[in-house]
Parts: sequence; structure tokens; C-alpha cells
Amino acid sequence: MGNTQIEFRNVSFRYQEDMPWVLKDVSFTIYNNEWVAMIGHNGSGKSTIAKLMNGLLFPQEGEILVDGQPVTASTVWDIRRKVGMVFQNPDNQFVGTTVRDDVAFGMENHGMARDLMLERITESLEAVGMNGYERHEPHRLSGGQKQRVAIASVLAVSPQYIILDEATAMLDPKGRKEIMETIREVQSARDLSLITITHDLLEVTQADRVIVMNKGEIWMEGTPRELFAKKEQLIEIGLDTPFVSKLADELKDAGLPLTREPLNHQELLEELWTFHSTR
Ligand SMILES: Nc1ncnc2c1ncn2[C@@H]1O[C@H](COP(=O)(O)OP(=O)(O)OP(=O)(O)O)[C@@H](O)[C@H]1O
Repeated sequence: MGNTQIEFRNVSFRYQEDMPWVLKDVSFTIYNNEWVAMIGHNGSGKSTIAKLMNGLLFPQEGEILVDGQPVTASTVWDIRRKVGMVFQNPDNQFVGTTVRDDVAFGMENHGMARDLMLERITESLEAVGMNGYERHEPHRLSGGQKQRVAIASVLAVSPQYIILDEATAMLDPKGRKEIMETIREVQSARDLSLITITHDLLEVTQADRVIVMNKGEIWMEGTPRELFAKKEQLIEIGLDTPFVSKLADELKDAGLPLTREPLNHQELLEELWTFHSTR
């Protein structure tokens, strides 16, 4: 695995000296080629973590390493080439008057050669299904298309890590599903690590690993199945559980002996089928 990872070592952060700590002694690692979902109630520190990961903020205590390199004011441009970030509202991210200019902008910042830039624009728009839109105005696109272009702009710089900070929150369920499918395809084709900050529980069930934040501290780190097995504690810290998980509980209460914690409809159906065929 080498050094290809993002590592938070005992990170504490506050926005100003006279303000309370927003993050307290946070340590975790994001490994190569994995998808980590980060959840937590509003204000638990998730967006602050995202900003620390690509040097938009710096911690007062502890250390953040990207591929072994500390994130500091002097390494920040290297770090931002490796760690791409897509925010919730794409309108705030557009800088170009056309889709092509917009995708080019990040690359220009990194001083890429023109030929390589043209190649990357085509490649990254293709990866998100937006080829043919090069001359369109970003502001006139639909919400889903805007997010695709924002993702293409990040992909064009060829990062190793992509952070999506509630990047699908403004889309309808269909738009969300499509964007996540696109991202997954790109992730496996390019060996990327994905960090998604989300309130969408369906998205959380699909991640490899989940980090749960509570009041600036890591409350839990584990697989989605481990997480949703702690339903009562989750509700105590103000988080919800997926619909399938609730339905499974109701079925158990009604006397059905479900043996494992189903994470999606398919798994619940399998459980029901096993029960049915043993009767
Ligand atoms: N620029 C800022 N200046 C001062 N305080 C801030 C700033 N940005 C965030 N905070 C505070 O830091 C804390 C953590 O905020 P953060 O945005 O990281 O949480 P979050 O978990 O991403 O929340 P949400 O789910 O609402 O996006 C909150 O108490 C917030 O009010």
C-alpha cells in the first residue's frame, strides 16, 4: 500500500483562538482506492475536515499527511493536485463562461501544457457523460449536469483522492444515483480514493467504510453493517438509520427471525427468502 493515503494524526482545530475547538484530537486514515463516507449531525466538523484535507485550512494541533507529505502552506499546491474537492453548490464553483473553460481552469492553475489540457478536457467530460457540452454555459445546465461538470473539472487535474462535500445533496434521488454511479465507475477505472460527506443513508450503505463524527470527535469508524447495527446509539447522537434497516426491525418485532442486518432491499429479500424456504 506504500504511502498512498491521507492520514490525520491527532488533529485539533478551531476557527479562532477565542472560539471553542471544532475538532478535538481526530485521527484516521483514508487508504488507497477505498470509499469512505463521513456522516455526523450538523456542525459536527465534517466540512472542516474536508477543508483541512486539501489545505484550505491548517490545524493548530496535530498533523495531516497526504502520501506521506505534511499539508502545510508550502506544500498546498502539490496537495491540491492530489486531493480534489467538489462542494454542494456547483454555482459557486464555476469560473468559466463555457464548460470547456471551466474544466480548463483548474489545470491552468497547475500550469499544464495546452495539448495535455485539451486531451484531459475531452477525457474528463467523457468520464462524467458530458461530452458534447464543451461550448455550453455552465449556469444554464441542470443541477445534475452542473455537478457532473464540477466533477469533471476535478478529474481533469487527475487527483488521487476526491472529496465530495454534500455534492449530491441538491439533486433528486435519480440524479443522486446517477452521479454516484458515475463516480464509482471513475473511481474503479482510475484507482481513486473517495471521501463522501453526506446525509444520504443509501449512499452510506454503499461505502466501504464509514466515519461518524459527533461534536468534533470521531464517534465510530467501521463498515456500514457495523454502523447500522448500532441503531439505538445512532439515534441518540441525532442520526437516522436506513429505511430497510427500520423495516427489518419491524419484521423482527413481528416474529421473523432475520439473522443478519440487511443493508439494502436485495439483502432483505434474501433474508425473507431464506426464512420462507426453511418453513
Ligand atoms: N468559517 C467559520 N468560522 C467560524 N466557525 C465556523 C466556520 N465554519 C464552520 N464553523 C463552525 O465549526 C463547526 C463545524 O462546522 P462544519 O461546517 O465543519 O460542520 P459540518 O459537520 O460540516 O456541518 P453540516 O452538516 O451542517 O455541513 C460548527 O460549529 C460551525 O458553526
